[in-house]
Amino acid sequence: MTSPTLSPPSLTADHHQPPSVRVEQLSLRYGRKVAFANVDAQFRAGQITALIGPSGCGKTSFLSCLNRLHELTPKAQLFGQVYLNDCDTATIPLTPLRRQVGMLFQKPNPFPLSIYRNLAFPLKEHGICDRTHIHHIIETTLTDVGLWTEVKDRLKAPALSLSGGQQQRLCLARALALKPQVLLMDEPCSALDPLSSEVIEDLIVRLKGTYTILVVTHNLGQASRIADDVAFFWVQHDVGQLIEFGSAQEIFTHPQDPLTAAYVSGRRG
Ligand SMILES: Nc1ncnc2c1ncn2[C@@H]1O[C@H](COP(=O)(O)OP(=O)(O)OP(=O)(O)O)[C@@H](O)[C@H]1O
Repeated sequence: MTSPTLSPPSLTADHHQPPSVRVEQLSLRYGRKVAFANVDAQFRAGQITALIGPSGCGKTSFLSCLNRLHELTPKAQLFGQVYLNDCDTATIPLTPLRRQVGMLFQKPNPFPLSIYRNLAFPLKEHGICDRTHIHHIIETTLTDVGLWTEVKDRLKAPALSLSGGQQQRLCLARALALKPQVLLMDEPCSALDPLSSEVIEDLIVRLKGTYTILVVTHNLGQASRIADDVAFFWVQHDVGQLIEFGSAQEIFTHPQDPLTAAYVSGRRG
């Protein structure tokens, strides 16, 4: 019996236990604009947390603070602390931090290079230069995202010649190749057709346990299908706020805050 394309054999990283992610009194401003303020939360190790809420409530900005991607925006100012387990991320040099905390964006963003070099390039940047080792990682991660059989005969083809869904799986493989412990995903399915979206969603669920995953999604159905925990953001007085945090079960069936109840029932937002 042949194994289905979407039964990846490993999806394992070289670490035993991914860290929890904790933020304390976290706020971000862009000049005078406060994107979100005073967020306290703990994202459980190895679990999937969905970040939900209406447009502009600070979800993407929040995600960007966790691997200090916000530092690429010159006027962004961060207040408060982010911890991986008990390690303050402000004390971790950027290169190892970004290696430890990988990111997948809304729109697939492969480099304008071959499929092979999309994975080989970041590995070399992070000091992995042995060709056999690189090839092994590439084959393993492409297998893990169900792409190896589709591309193994065209590894030198441009990554941009792949379909949108394949490009997103390549980007996920690129993130996994660096053996992160935390994965941040910003609406990873929203630019994809329903079938490709289902493939990515399925992969996210398979990554659970091995990685601590935070995923921004506007798709409440998706959040309820894949998330263990849910963080609900809302804009109050023009500032993003974390209104409620709880298990997906609690948030979708017994939300405590009337705003959460209105949002998850589709009455607001
Ligand atoms: N570089 C920036 N400079 C100034 N303001 C910004 C910048 N990036 C985001 N903002 C503002 O910060 C607030 C939060 O934006 P953010 O993109 O984080 O929200 P979001 O919840 O992810 O929205 P969406 O769901 O539409 O992606 C918004 O008011 C936005 O206009």
